[in-house]
Amino acid sequence: MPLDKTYRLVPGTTIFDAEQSAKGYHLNQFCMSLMTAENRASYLADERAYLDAWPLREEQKQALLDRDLNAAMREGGNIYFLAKWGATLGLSFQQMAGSMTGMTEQEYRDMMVHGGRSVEGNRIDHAVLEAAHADRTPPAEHATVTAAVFTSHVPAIGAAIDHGKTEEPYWRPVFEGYEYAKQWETENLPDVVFLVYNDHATAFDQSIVPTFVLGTGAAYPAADEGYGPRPVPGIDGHPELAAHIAHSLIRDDFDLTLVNEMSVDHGLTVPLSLMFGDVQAWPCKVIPFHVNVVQYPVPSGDRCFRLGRALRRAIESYDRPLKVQVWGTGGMSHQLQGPRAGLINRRWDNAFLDRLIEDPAGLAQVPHLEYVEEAGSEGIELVMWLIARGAMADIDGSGEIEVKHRFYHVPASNTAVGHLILENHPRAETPAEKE
Ligand SMILES: O=C(O)c1ccc(O)c(O)c1
Repeated sequence: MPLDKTYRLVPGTTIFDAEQSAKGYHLNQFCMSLMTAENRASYLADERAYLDAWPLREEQKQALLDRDLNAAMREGGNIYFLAKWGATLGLSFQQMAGSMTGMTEQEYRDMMVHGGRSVEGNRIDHAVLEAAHADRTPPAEHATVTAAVFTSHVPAIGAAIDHGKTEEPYWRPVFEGYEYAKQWETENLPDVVFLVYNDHATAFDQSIVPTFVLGTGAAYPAADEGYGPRPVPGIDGHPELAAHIAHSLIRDDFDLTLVNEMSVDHGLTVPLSLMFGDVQAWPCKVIPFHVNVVQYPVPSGDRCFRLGRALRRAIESYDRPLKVQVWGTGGMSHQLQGPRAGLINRRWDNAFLDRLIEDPAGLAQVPHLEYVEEAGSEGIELVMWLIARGAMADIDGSGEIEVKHRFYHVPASNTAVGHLILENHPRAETPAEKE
């Protein structure tokens, strides 16, 4: 058992973590469907038929048909979701909780009236806990961060690809800057890309404004941003690695929003097209990571940089030999609004690239105001590049980086295009250490 999941040793208790959540996703979503009177009526009219319309495992369906909440919890159900199902059957929380204890309803009620279950005799077996603490052997194999890729994600670039304009004089110099990248990717194909981007009022509108969103789902369709969805392949996620990263980052005090279902906009699909070209299927899995840079306050460069460091530890503690690239996208200088629209600052952008390579910790101290003043209101997207940079081996001293490619061009639509590939060359085969 991983040391940081010792909560599994608490007897008679199922902790609902990202792993359980993935296991019980459809079961819990089925429960949510019972929040309308109409659906409750059709469930009660024919439970089996209603359950069969959901992509549930047979064990999950049987648990509900047997009214066996312990089995439903083992199958990934969570009590607050299952309570919607219980309410549909007319059960109270007390009846539901009692049904899991092996007691009759009356016995359970009497126990509660007499002060509830005692913690005595219901604690962790401390010999087992100590054995878990003593066993600190690092995993025999682990995932590695092989490289960081940085690129703008201008939607007009996607439109130029989709409408066959890449050879036009306006676009040719932009796409030439990515020829190296496509070749490099064929030679250095990762298993997973952890893709840092910002959603542009697509999956997240003003009803919810999360700062950091980690995609823990299995698949993400390309969004319709008003011009129809881009004709690109669907994106496959990596739920297991994403769940591990969620666990590690939240334990490192980065409060993430976990999203299992969302569409992804140009912020994510344009970098994929630039790096992999016009393909029938993306050649690897993608874990989307959205950063709010639309509504202030947005996270600081320093917070992003520290998140990148924590991300590296998270990836390198995953016990499968996966090659993972971390991509930072958005930028470079651009302003899409107001009388200052069209602002481009070549000097500042190139100094940003220099410092990103040579002095990322110093660059992380640059305040928001400087991004907005020097790189335009949408230039703030560049804070996201610091997440990818923070995940590199030179930051924690475990290795070195190599600049494989650097490119800068003005303009693509309203934007300065920047692109950088940094390879990771760790010194040892051991995972990145916890600080
Ligand atoms: O330059 C542009 O047209 C443009 C539009 C939308 C974006 O999100 C962006 O980064 C650039």
